[in-house]
Amino acid sequence: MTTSNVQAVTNVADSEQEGIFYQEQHNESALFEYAFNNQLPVLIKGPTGCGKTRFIEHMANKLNKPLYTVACHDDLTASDLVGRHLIGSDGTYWQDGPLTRAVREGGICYLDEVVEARKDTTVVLHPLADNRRILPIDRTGEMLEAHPDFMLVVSYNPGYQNLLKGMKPSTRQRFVAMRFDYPEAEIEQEILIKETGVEPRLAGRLIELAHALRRLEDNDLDEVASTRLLIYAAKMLKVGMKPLEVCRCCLAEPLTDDPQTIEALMEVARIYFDD
Ligand SMILES: Nc1ncnc2c1ncn2[C@@H]1O[C@H](COP(=O)(O)OP(=O)(O)OP(=O)(O)O)[C@@H](O)[C@H]1O
Repeated sequence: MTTSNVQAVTNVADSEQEGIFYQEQHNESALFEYAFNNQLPVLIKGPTGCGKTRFIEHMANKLNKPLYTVACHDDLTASDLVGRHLIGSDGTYWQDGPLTRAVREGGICYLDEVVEARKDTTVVLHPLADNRRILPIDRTGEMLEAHPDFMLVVSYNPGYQNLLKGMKPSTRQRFVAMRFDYPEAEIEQEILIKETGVEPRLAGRLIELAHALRRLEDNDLDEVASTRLLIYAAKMLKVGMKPLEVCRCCLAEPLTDDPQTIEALMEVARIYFDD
């Protein structure tokens, strides 16, 4: 397997960004900071596009720590996290994976959708996520003690979980857990305005529609429209795209392939927007 299996390894503290906008929902920043200061790992659960990644980027920036983000998938193995021997012009050499770099140098390692990763990853995560804070690297014979600034953060979407992929209690109970959800109307409106510069009146209307859609009972949707989709919609409204077209391509089509369900969603959209 090649290193391309590790997606999106970023380093926020090294980036040029001054600050990363994150609208607080409850007291999640303080909780995260307590966990970081006490060397506790954090688990964040919540639906798609509700701000989990943005929150962690914001916290890494605020704490001024490097962030190593790994988008987990069902082929991701422990070696993708820990590292592997590579062949170069001078022979083989060892290359740390993102987890090992964070453990060695100090930083936040964020495993997005951790339940997708292969089961062998739990073997390396367990001793790191409890009071031992060690990473045994079998292939080099190293027993790495985590840097004091190392923090493990994992996330998953409970809606996608199936029984086979659920987290074992022995894994879950190694983490301080936080539940995220789509923000309340006022907060979500503020996010839309700050992220897109959309006019407050239009943002308000979009939020009213989104919250009405989310309340729909008996819909055939796996998930409701996310804050991410509302941001897409706000961006399109801002540049003058017709509102109902925006609703169709941002709030209906991405959610389902079923024409009847799309029409049902559009019927609600017509209550809030004219053509
Ligand atoms: N509280 C918030 N403050 C600022 N922006 C937010 C917030 N919540 C959501 N967003 C916006 O929504 C977008 C999607 O959020 P993000 O990428 O963090 O979702 P996620 O929960 O990690 O989703 P996924 O599980 O699909 O990876 C962000 O790029 C950001 O623009």
